[in-house]
Amino acid sequence: MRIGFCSPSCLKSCFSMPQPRVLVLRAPGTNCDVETAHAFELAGAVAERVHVGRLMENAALASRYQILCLPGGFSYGDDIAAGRILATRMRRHLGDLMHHFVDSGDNLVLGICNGMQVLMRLGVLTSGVGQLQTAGGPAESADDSVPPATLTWNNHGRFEDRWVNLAVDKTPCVFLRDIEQMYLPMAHAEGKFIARDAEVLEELRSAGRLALRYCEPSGEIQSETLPFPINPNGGDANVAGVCDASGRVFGLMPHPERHIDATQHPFWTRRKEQPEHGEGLQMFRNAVEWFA
Ligand SMILES: NC(=O)CC[C@H](N)C(=O)O
Repeated sequence: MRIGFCSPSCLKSCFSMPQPRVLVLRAPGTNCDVETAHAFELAGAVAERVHVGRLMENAALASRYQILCLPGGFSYGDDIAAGRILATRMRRHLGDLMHHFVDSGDNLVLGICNGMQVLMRLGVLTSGVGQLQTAGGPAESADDSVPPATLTWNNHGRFEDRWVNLAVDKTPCVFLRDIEQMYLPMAHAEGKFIARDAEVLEELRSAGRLALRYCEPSGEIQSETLPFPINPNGGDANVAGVCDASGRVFGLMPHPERHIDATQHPFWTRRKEQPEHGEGLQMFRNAVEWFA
């Protein structure tokens, strides 16, 4: 527990709540692991940064943790496609680890930016959608070669790094409880969410799994794909974050760990009243409170 930077209310929550343990997974090219671990600690968790190589040597390490977090960065240099190599290594070598976090009824998984890209490539954010019901038989994938949804290059083909407005839909997502809107930084090149077809999009939407969406500063979302720069990448339905059916597994492209302190807000010196914390901190608190 890091108490050096805590406010009185934060200290109170640190001492009164059980402290979940967070595994912040590092890989070559990860660059947001320190800030992400700090955000979890500020929210009252115990966070440890663990290299993927250490887990491949000893996958049983996972049983020490209740939350898996894949932080942002450029894992394996974004080679082939962002998140592809880390996802492939995890699928090949860390099946039990994913089972421990995704399939247990209590544990949580959070993927931030590059972490969301990994979760999308693993298929855990779109699991259960895009299935065909065969007569009398089990559900089959409509087309195994095409995933239900993916993240691809921003419409303008460049890395985009700035702040965005986000609105929370009615959703089972544990991390977004009691949050309606957030103002967070984004920083990605491959963040455009596209669904395979309209049915997949509708299936995700009706289950509340398109949990976080780019919106206008007022919080409104007036069209299916808002124009640039409101929607920074041109993704379907303005999607910025997706959760699984249980709400315990969540991936988002913006960076909540970069707005945990009020002074990280770009206009903080011009505000009349300072909020106690940045708008991203509640996501980490919600994760800690899940275990209370
Ligand atoms: N901030 C990040 O995690 C970057 C994600 C990824 N490397 C991209 O550019 O799309």
